[in-house]
Amino acid sequence: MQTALRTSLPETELASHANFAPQARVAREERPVHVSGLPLTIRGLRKSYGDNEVLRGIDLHIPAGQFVAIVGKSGCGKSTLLRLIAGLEKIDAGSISFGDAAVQPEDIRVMFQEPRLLPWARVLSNVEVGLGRDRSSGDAHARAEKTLTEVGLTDKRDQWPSVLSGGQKQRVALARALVSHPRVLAFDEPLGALDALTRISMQRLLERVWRDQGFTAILVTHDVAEAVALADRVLVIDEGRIAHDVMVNTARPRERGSAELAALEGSILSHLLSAEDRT
Ligand SMILES: Nc1ncnc2c1ncn2[C@@H]1O[C@H](COP(=O)(O)OP(=O)(O)OP(=O)(O)O)[C@@H](O)[C@H]1O
Repeated sequence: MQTALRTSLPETELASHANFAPQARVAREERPVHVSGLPLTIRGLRKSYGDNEVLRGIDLHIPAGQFVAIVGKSGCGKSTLLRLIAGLEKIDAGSISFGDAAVQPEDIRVMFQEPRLLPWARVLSNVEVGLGRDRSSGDAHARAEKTLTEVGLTDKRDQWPSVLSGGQKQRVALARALVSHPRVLAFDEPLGALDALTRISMQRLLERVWRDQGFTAILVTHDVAEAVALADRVLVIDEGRIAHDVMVNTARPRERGSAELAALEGSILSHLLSAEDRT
């Protein structure tokens, strides 16, 4: 008997990706119950810096609420792609669209490797910064406090950033990104500077908030094990294009280090190494 799919993803969204085969439907039980994310469609995207042609024609559709990881060798253009999606840089050619919705600045948020907290503002105020235009609204404090609770940092609300650990600073940065309830959350190697244990605990937190809030998640990472542990789908960028588009159909919660994930990780790593060998 097939297990019912616990998701509000429209059937058309599910069907629009060839890899959403029946076994993928079973595997996606732990997906967000309420999908708030925006779909993302990229066509013919190109970006150069001077003579350096970084992105040479990216074509991609990400259904609403999907968790996508982007991997590739250093300098292949992962962060560039993320910055273009987030509207932080101008595209040279092609298009990026988010379905039919009129996108507001608060709908798309980015979390970086460095927490980028304001040192002169206490933790709660740092989270409120993420509210953007709504920062002066009457419920700003309450929203920031609720988000701090979601990331497990309620007791740090009145602290200065300087007294927090690296992992706690990243939790504040995550709360700042989440507080406006973004519909697309882009992560640029957010856990890269953390020790192994903190990293695993942050990975679990990222997966939980994604499942609870249902945003579309785009994670740039160097860590292929992290990519297959968290994502529904892993994209490998090489020579300015998407060279591989791999679905991770393993059920959630995922058992890190399982034979299934290790095999997938090995196959993605071999793609990356063959790209490295060509340089
Ligand atoms: N603002 C910029 N001006 C000039 N060149 C840039 C700029 N931003 C990125 N580049 C170049 O574009 C290429 C892609 O950079 P990008 O940071 O996107 O790569 P990446 O895949 O994220 O790398 P890494 O994994 O090392 O972080 C690199 O050659 C980089 O030097």
